[in-house]
Amino acid sequence: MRMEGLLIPLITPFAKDGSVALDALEELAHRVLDDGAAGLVPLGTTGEPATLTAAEKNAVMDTVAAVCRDRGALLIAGAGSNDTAGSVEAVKALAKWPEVTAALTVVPYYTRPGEAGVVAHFTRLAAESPVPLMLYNIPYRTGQVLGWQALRQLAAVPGIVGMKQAVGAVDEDTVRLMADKPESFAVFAGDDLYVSPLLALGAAGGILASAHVATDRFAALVGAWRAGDVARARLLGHRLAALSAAMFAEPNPVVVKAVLHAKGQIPSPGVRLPLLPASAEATKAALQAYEQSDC
Ligand SMILES: O=C(O)C1=N[C@H](C(=O)O)C[C@H](O)C1
Repeated sequence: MRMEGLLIPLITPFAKDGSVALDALEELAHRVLDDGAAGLVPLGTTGEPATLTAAEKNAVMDTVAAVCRDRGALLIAGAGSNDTAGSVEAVKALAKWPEVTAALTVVPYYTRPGEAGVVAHFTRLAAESPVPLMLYNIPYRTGQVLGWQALRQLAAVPGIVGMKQAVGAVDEDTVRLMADKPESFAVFAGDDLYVSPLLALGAAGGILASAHVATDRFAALVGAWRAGDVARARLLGHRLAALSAAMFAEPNPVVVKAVLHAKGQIPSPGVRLPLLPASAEATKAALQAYEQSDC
């Protein structure tokens, strides 16, 4: 399976009693694939893995892996932390699901080990992992910046097949990485607002929480850039940028959940502390932005 297209970093829906709603998760997974997504990303930031128990994470993986098996979809599983040994254990545990295409492993957060430490972390992980790795570079969450030279070094490590680039900008490091990366190294846009410029630079696709809604429009956006249909891509990108901004007006994934609940697709808008549910204003604005994103 080619690593490209629109991937959905699935929310973890909760029932009204706060338990994980696996039936709603399964329905949502099928719906986004029906609407044009090429694959699913359970347990990314959007899946709230920090507040799920080990048993809940296993149940989420069982559910999503079964859907990906049935549908022949890409499965990129969130795994890993700021502890190298713990991350090795986490990626090794993915061997239980043969459907896994790659592990999405975040740059070690909080510790701020420096670029050399990050390269050593991922080199060890790649050597021990039973599945390919996709790096998750998100400095505004991790506190660790990676320059283009370090990214280029990581792209050459055997077993590292791609990355999710989410740096809150199209900066020099992103532009220089895209200009000089190995052909087979798949860069995915991981910042919804910047998906269009990253696709224009040659990204393989996007991992976009806001594509839980308007999934077909985001899939068309990725398809248009990949096919070189710039006029269509530009129009879609302009319309969807406002939707992405509205979906991220409060901490991800609270607005995504509120909108899906308002549309009757999940049983509750619930999130777990320290996240708080979306405000009524943010939910209303996102629903309005969705209506206006049609083109
Ligand atoms: O869970 C993810 O993967 C994503 N996380 C980003 C974030 O929450 O910062 C946003 C992106 O849309 C996907």
